[in-house]
Amino acid sequence: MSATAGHGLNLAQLEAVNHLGGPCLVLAGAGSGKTRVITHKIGRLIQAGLAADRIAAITFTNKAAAEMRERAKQLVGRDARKVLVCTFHALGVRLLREDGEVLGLKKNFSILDTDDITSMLKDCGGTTDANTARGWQWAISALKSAGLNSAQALAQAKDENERVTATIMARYEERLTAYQSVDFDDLISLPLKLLTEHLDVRERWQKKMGHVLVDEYQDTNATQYELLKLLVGERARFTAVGDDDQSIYGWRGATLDNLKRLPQDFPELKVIKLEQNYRSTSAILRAANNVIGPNPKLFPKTLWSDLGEGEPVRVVDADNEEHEAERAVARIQSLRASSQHKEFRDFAILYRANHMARPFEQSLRRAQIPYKVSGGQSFFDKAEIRDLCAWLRLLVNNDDDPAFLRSATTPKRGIGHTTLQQLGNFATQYKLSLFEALFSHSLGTALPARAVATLHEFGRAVNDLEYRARHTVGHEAARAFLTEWLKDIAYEKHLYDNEDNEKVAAARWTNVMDFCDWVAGRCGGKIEDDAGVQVETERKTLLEVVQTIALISTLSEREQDQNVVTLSTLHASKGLEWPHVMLVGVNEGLLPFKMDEESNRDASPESLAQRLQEERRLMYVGITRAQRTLAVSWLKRRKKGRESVPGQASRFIKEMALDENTVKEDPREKLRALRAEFAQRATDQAALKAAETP
Ligand SMILES: Nc1ncnc2c1ncn2[C@@H]1O[C@H](COP(=O)(O)OP(=O)(O)OP(=O)(O)O)[C@@H](O)[C@H]1O
Ligand SMILES: [Mg+2]
Repeated sequence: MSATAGHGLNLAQLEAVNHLGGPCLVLAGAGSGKTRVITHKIGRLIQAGLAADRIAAITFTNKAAAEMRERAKQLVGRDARKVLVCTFHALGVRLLREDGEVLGLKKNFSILDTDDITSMLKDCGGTTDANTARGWQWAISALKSAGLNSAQALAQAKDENERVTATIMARYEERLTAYQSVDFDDLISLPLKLLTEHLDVRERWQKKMGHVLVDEYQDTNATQYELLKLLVGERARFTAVGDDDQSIYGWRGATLDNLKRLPQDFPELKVIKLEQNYRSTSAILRAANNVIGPNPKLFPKTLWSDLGEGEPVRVVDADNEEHEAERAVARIQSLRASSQHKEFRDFAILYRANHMARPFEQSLRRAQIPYKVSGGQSFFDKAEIRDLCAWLRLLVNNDDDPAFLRSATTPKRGIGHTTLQQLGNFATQYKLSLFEALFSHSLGTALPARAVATLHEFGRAVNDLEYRARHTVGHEAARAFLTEWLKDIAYEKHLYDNEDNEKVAAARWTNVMDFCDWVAGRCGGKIEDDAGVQVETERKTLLEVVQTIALISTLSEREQDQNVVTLSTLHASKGLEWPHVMLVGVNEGLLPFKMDEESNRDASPESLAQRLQEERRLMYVGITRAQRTLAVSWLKRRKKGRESVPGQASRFIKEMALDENTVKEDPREKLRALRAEFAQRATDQAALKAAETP
């Protein structure tokens, strides 16, 4: 990529990049360089004299944010580090950490994760059933996204079910306040409240925000849009880029209305369209256009590419899931032998739902092909990492009760269930957090002396850790601190004691070590950069670093460089691209998801039509991830529960091939793949030998 902002852009992209004043919307199809416009515009704004810390770029995922930060750095150098590149939620955290106090929120509030919320809701609703609790979680989240609190929800409840949800929501709200915690929805709704109700805070932020850029604008929801409007104020210095055909988060409250409202709310809005696609071959683009064709057009647009016709899209009919996975692996091997793009990272297998990854993982393992599953269980969801995070969260916010409960019992330190229950009752009675209750003078009246003593010991350990974390600066000190702490709590022993399989325990311990390296690395100091040069980065205390950790959901920065095949859900693939893409499980019932009469007896024709439109957009997103080759496979028989039932190719496959550019794969493919695999192995071995010979 060129080193200056603006190089490597076409005229329409340049126009968007150079429109520095008022509001700007770039509306364009997949792969037309919308994200590139955002990165270059960051550079252009800095060139034009805007301080980097007055620019905010909002992306859809943490991973996308990391990638954008990296690209901006290549473009404008170190200054890019000061640009606030983050998701809407991370922006919300920033706002609340800086100004949440006027809402009664302590600076060190904690952010609950899904599991914390489930267990809190189990408590609030008096159930032990996780599914019931998760149901409430969805319902409450939907109410919050619509801007309602429990009182409003109760007032408009239509049946007993909704009344119960509202009552549980009220208890849940109380606990959140008591524990100084927020959930993910709050990260948008509380900043919104903050900026709406506090004029001085609003004015300060509006002055600070010199320009706000938003990627994937079509997937913002109503509250995010309101937040954006409040942030940019009357001056409306913002750039939004998006594609109405890629709106795939309707189920999470995203709404295309935001696209429609933009020109109404900002009459001076400059709308720019991009039509050249730089990502895919013509064959792939045609297939994509055919699939999205039947959807109603919000904004008409034509996409073209001059990357040539390319290979026809392949349609693969697989006997069943295992066979489909084998075919995918065979395809990877055959393409590695014949294509210019033969790195493992050049391949992606995309599917509708997480659970569909399993057979592909198994086949890839068997073929010894390295892969990663993105959009599935992330590093931070692993039990051992959650254990450590709970401790760290407790250091940041002593009142974080879920973190208290987890760290007080992991590893076991003689604090039993009964003790915790008694402590909980005591805390509720006096409206204290568990940690506050622990140090209360009258605790002895409610609990036996021995229990109080073990609790005190735990409390002192936490205080001591907190004190030391506050005074630990730089990565070396942080690493030493973490090592010592793990020894203190005997965490390695805990892992081996609780795991029958030693290999698994060892893998968990490696994860723990990785995590510590990563946390320590963030504390700054003298480090080697990518080129092996010693540089001095800003030193931070361990406590400061820990404060930001609750929100990070993946080790995205690291994953980027891995040379592995990607397995991903279609939703998580948004915005990304690979030379070779395989869409799998493209069956009626899976993609589109359950459109048959039986499953939709109660659905209105409108809601059904809307669902089909969103499914179509999902397929469009999948197709347009491919740069050079695309294969789409479907199952002749598929598993449904424990049964195997006949499968049918998705209607999208037939629609894709309207102009007969699609070729059916034949069984010879497999033979060719085998031959290719042998050839590749021979080449690999030769290369290995050559590398070993001095
Ligand atoms: N003017 C250009 N010249 C050459 N390559 C370009 C140009 N603009 C974009 N590209 C390349 O085209 C590809 C797609 O760009 P980008 O990811 O920005 O598209 P997008 O519109 O954001 O796609 P999506 O809708 O999938 O998010 C990238 O590899 C990018 O580097
Ligand atoms: Mg993009």
